[in-house]
Amino acid sequence: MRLNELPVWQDLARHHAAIRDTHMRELFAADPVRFERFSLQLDDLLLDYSKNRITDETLALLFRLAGDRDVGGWRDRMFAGEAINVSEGRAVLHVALRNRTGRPIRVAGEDVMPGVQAVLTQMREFVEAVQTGVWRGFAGDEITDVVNIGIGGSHLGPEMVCEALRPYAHPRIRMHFVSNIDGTDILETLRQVAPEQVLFVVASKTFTTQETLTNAHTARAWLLDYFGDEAAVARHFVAVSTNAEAVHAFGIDTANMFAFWDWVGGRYSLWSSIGLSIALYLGMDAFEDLLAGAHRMDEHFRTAPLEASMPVILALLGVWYINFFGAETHAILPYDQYLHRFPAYFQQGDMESNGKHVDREGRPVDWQTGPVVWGEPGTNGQHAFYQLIHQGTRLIPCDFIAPAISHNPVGAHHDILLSNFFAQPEALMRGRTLEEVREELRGQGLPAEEIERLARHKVMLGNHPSNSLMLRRITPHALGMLTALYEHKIFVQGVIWGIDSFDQWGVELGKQLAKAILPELGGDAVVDTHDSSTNGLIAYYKHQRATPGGSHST
Ligand SMILES: O=P(O)(O)OC[C@H]1O[C@H](O)[C@H](O)[C@@H](O)[C@@H]1O
Repeated sequence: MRLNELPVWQDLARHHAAIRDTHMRELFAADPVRFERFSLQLDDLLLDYSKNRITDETLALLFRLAGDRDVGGWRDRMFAGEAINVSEGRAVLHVALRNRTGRPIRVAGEDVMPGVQAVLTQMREFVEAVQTGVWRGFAGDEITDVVNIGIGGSHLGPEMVCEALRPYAHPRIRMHFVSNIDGTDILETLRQVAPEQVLFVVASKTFTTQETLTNAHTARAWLLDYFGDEAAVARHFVAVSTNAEAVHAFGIDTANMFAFWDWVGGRYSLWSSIGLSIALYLGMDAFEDLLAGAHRMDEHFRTAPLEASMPVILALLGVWYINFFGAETHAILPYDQYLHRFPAYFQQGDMESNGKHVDREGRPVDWQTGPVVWGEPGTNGQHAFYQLIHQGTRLIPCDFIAPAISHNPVGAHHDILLSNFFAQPEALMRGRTLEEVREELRGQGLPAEEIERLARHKVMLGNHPSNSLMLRRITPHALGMLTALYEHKIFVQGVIWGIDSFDQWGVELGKQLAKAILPELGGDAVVDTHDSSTNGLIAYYKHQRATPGGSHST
């Protein structure tokens, strides 16, 4: 039966109509232990989901939905290495990369764990050689700068983790990321590094990605221009890929290649050798702690009943807002400067996974799928876009994330930060009634007509849902748990919606069209092979390019 034909779907729709107008203020007033009932702790990770527009009945229906969609079965099939990425016929096994138990995980009958372990050993040897200065550049210098050249999943994960765990960084190593095809990205980075001391990590699952290969070629030419000797490449370039042939063709010795496998999706690959940059920056022990944290969450997801499963609860709350309240977006708001790339990381993680318009069988879905994911660190966002969340016309579910202990305790900073982390969800939930506003303005001694003129602008309806996630501290282990939590949330939502969360065909058409356009950009011939808009834009480009000093006429 299709999702929206399920009786539980209809029951949820009826239940939504019944409680749509219930205010969370009332729910909190009626239940002094709402927090205890609607929060969950796993080791040091606390999830408070009590500030959601839910009752016991809501949760019971949502768990029934999860059961009817066979979330447990799909989860088990993922862990068992079945080809649940149906459109590509691939297993989905990022969980194997962080399987710290050594429990065999098989793909087509073959245990993948020995291969995973072998690459981890190869990574450790290399990372230790670089960090201790045994690995030297072509001129005999220690490596001081690592440049990760990769895009999408081969960029965002390593960057998010390196930024999040900067307090653990090796004192000698600086980390750089080059992703954009805009030449500015590579050139600005090359200006900051010395050829003798730089190590380029060319990270690409397919090793065919235009941006990455173009940036890598530019870096290679820059290095050769300096050393004038091809032999330098082997001391300054390593590759991370599933495609040994293409790595070889690029001119990188496959002895300097770190492998992974097609059952690792790009946006789930930071746990694989794509994490080499993470390990070079933070050390292999920290990288393995990160894996262990993710494994802790995997085990929770694999074994906890649905009703006590953090990823399942987050996923179902998302479904509740997206499919029944019509929420279009979801905000991720970390109250931690080091987590500043966490929203961008899960923008790819979520939107590339669940931005799908057909189900696994290729039939159009008649329900909304993945939300627009966005966010910035607090408190910056408070002074920028929170106004719309508080008083705009849209419902925007938010996840607030904060560590209890800062890596940089200085003065009152962390208490001030956390007072905001506590206050924003409270304000979103409570709001401020007309009567409360009037009273406040009366207290300020304003005249009656002034109070009436202002009061309605100051009313905040409240009833805006949020989750609060607290960690003790952002350690590699804790970050591993947190990241795996969101990954599994995305997985569960994909199962509920009946879509393939592990392909990304939607990115292909633009790539193909760019390939067709690139040769048309050579010379000054008029291009008329496209729609008038595309032709017009190309004409503008060619004209500007050909006009020294610019011109006002086209
Ligand atoms: O690692 P690569 O093969 O270079 O792929 C890099 C990225 O580009 C693709 O277009 C996909 O949209 C991403 O999922 C992928 O992570």
